[in-house]
Amino acid sequence: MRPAIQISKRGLAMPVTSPPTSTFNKEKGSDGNYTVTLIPGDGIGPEVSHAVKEIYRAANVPIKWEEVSVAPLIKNGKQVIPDESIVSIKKNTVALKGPLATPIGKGHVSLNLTLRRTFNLFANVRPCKSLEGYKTPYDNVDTVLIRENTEGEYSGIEHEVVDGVVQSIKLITYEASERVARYAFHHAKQNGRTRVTAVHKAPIMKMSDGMFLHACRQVAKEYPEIAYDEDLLDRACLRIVQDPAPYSDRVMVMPNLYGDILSDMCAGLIGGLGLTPSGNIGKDASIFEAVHGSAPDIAGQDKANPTALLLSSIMMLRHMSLFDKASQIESAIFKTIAAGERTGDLGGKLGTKAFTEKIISRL
Ligand SMILES: NC(=O)C1=CN([C@@H]2O[C@H](COP(=O)(O)OP(=O)(O)OC[C@H]3O[C@@H](n4cnc5c(N)ncnc54)[C@H](O)[C@@H]3O)[C@@H](O)[C@H]2O)C=CC1
Ligand SMILES: O=C(O)CCC(=O)C(=O)O
Repeated sequence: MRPAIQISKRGLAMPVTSPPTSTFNKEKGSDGNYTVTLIPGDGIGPEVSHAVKEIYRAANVPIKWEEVSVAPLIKNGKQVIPDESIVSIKKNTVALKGPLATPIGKGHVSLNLTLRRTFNLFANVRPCKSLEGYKTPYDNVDTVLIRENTEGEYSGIEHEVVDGVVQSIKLITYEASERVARYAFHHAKQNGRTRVTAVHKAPIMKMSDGMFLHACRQVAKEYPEIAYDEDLLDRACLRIVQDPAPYSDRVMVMPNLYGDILSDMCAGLIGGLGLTPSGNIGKDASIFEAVHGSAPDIAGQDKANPTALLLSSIMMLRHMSLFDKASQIESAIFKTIAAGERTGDLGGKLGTKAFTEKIISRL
């Protein structure tokens, strides 16, 4: 099928980028630990970050946390992230981040998006798998969603054309589309998934999503062993909630906003945002964070489920090749939940601290 639009010559002539794998090749420090940047974040962020620190201490994970804040500062009249945090992430190349709140309709720009753009974290990997021992109407969810993470609807280019008329630009480049598509195929291959599905709304957004699809189709030719297909975003939502099972063989790749929404929807199928992790992957740095936000409605009340940030940190441990520690902690979390020892979001009675203690007792 031909792309819905004519791709510019420059787009087609764009050189194929090298496989966009992010490598972690840091040495341990003289104390035997890796240094990892920790951004505790806002709202429930400090509570769930504390749970990770406690569990890591108990499991003797060889990580020393370098804790930094990304609260914005004014520099030359512009809001910027403090240099200290940028330097720390650049140096350590891995960070674990709690959620950062963004004011609605005014105030500072999203610091989450700023970090993703600053470090060119081009792929946001969001796995979502049913937990054994925690029953929901769906016990067969096993999706992996890869979201373009630097542009699209989240480019932050907005202006008022005339009074009462505003424009938000959905910026899609061939380069970023091709890069995330290649990462999706690479991820599928590495993780035994046999299909990549590009999720889009190209009948409507013919040029932007059309080019995204074109990039996916081009990259698909480099991976003949991986099947490739395409699905409309709305149809994909419908199919996943009707029967998520067919999605367990594949990776879904999509523009930024679609990935944001679809990953929350998938989280809902397995028990909510307290459970789903993510990794923001770049070439020179990667930042791991939960899919959820700062949950101001439960902040400071010992109600937050730390599982999502813990599972994000487990993605981080595997990224750092600390496989044994990853499996040890993951197994303790899953056993705790399966034993019915759960936080309130999963219908349990435990607070964040008591749940953390239960996990520690199973390490
Ligand atoms: N990556 C990030 O740092 C993200 C930040 N945000 C920001 O977070 C703030 C709050 O956003 P909301 O729309 O309220 O979304 P949210 O994800 O913070 O909360 C949505 C619902 O899920 C619940 N929830 C979330 N995480 C939970 C956990 N770990 N345990 C138990 N329940 C949990 C909350 O209590 C709330 O009812 C906003 O300022 C938003 O911009 C939102 C999404 C991602
Ligand atoms: O930056 C924010 O406040 C929200 C970001 C978000 O929902 C996400 O992209 O994960």
